[in-house]
Amino acid sequence: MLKDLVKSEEFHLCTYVSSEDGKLWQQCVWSQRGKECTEVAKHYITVAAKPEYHPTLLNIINTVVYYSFEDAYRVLQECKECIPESKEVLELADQCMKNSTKGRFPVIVIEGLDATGKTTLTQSLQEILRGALLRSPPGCLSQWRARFDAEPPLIRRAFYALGNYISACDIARESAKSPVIVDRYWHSTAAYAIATEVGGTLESLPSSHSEVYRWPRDLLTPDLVVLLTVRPEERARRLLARGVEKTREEAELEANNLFRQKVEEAYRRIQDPACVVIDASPSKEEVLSEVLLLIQKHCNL
Ligand SMILES: Nc1ncnc2c1ncn2[C@@H]1O[C@H](COP(=O)(O)OP(=O)(O)O)[C@@H](O)[C@H]1O
Ligand SMILES: Nc1ccn([C@H]2C[C@H](O)[C@@H](COP(=O)(O)OP(=O)(O)O)O2)c(=O)n1
Repeated sequence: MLKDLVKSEEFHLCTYVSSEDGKLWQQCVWSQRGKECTEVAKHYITVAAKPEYHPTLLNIINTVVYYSFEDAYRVLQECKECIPESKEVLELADQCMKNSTKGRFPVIVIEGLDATGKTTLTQSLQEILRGALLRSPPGCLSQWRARFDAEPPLIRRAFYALGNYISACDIARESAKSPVIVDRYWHSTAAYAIATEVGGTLESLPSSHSEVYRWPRDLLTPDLVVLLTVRPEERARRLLARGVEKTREEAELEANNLFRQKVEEAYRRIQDPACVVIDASPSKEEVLSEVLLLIQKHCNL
């Protein structure tokens, strides 16, 4: 490669000289043209303070985590030509009222990794509280989920973000009539997106107070978010007992314990509303009564 460079008519070369204490470096930029080599610039280089934001943060805000209806909507709008299904998702989004207002009944969101017991718990809660059971993404988007799952994160996550706004309309409507239980919502959308985007270990996650964990201002806020956590061995046992085909992401989650930890840690860091963490490893009955106590405490039920 160097040989090719030397053969080319003109190229630039940099040389570096360090100060005695190693804190300052002098960079000389040379230009070689034919046989002539001249110094064209001189710079001083020093160690800069650690940037306020980790570089990965710039790859998260509004590229995989969206903080407003408009931002997610715009992404799918730009995909209309190459992904025709976007039009149908946008039409559904158009029908939903923005800034849906919650009714007088409590809205309780249940979050957690796959096989932590969300389906089991949400069904029991629906029966006991005589509430409505909703999920995000809502059923009306199921037919396009696989299509968007195959797209790059920018598009895939915008689909899930819009799904939350569409669910929010149903939540608003139902919470005027009865308590509402929601299986996954914005915590899932943000936590999976952040954990996928951030490479490395748990330490690479944006710090706890980072703005990536903030709740979108225009999205209906639930009264209570419960995060179900299960010991890895118990979760593996449940997945196996269930015997269903694992999604690609779930297979990845199992293979990649670190990714699983990052998703869970991102869940815990999301604020306003933060989630209340429950150990869901005990029996179904024990988990249910613990969550019912929480609901009584937080939602005056
Ligand atoms: N508390 C529990 N103790 C033991 N097994 C459970 C418990 N909660 C759920 N399960 C079982 O674990 C499996 C996964 O539960 P499920 O509710 O489908 O989880 P998710 O909806 O989070 O994927 C199911 O077979 C379910 O019967
Ligand atoms: N509200 C939601 C729900 C799911 N997601 C994304 C996050 C993950 O990529 C997957 C997890 O979905 P998965 O199929 O494992 O979940 P269920 O078993 O359907 O509950 O979906 C989301 O971004 N927002």
